[in-house]
Amino acid sequence: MLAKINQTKPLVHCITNYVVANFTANGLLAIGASPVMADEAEDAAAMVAIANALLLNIGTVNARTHDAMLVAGRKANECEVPVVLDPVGVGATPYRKSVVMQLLEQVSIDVLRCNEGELASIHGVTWESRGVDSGNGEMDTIAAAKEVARKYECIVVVTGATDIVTDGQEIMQVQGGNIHATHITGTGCLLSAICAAVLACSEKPLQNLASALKEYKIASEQSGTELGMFPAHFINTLQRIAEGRL
Ligand SMILES: Nc1ncnc2c1ncn2[C@@H]1O[C@H](COP(=O)(O)OP(=O)(O)O)[C@@H](O)[C@H]1O
Ligand SMILES: Cc1ncsc1CCOP(=O)(O)O
Repeated sequence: MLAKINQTKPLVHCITNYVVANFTANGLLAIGASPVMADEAEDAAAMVAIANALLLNIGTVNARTHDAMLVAGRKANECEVPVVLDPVGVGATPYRKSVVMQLLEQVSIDVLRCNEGELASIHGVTWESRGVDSGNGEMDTIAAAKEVARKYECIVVVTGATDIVTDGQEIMQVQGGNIHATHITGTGCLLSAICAAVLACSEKPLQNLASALKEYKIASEQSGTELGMFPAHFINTLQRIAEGRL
């Protein structure tokens, strides 16, 4: 799937957090997509109209970017541009929860990409939240992902040791990966941006999302164990996969 993105070169408009903006742009470039970050409401509405996909990531959301996300999300729906929502740390604070619920209610989301803790919060399950990390709790993750997918009429992608993709009916699971991917910041956020690129290039998103998740896990397996070098190796490996050299 990354090779398809490399051929198609979609323009991916990201309204994302300031922790991962640079890593996300470099990761998208490595697979041949064109990233553009624009988070002033007026600018975002015009940008999304010429984009092939939109990413809404609430990692460092504030009142101004929340407004931009609503404006850009509605415009994307009007222009039939696919939308991915990454509800970073939604279970950590009431503010994040209210932002995410508003986005889910006012914007038609194509893919919700989250970790298990974020899914638990959206599904209303009690969970020990740890900031932007997944945290701990008890939940039937597959059943919860399916229910959330049906409720919001979207595809739900839940990442972890095993990734899950579901449209509420069909379910796909992706194994593998490297725990070190969870020890540097931004791998989940970049994955959400790549999901947006997948949507821009696919007629069968469920299967293609699963393929991209598998390639992402393979990239992490081939990127070593030294945390300082991991982001550089990871970007190189994504590029090699997208260019058919791995
Ligand atoms: N325990 C794990 N072992 C191996 N890979 C993992 C594990 N947890 C998450 N991943 C992988 O790390 C990448 C980022 O996912 P994740 O850490 O769940 O996102 P987030 O940063 O949103 O919490 C994904 O490719 C996912 O499959
Ligand atoms: C640390 C942090 N704080 C707010 S957003 C963010 C980045 C989270 O990125 P990821 O969940 O992809 O590791």
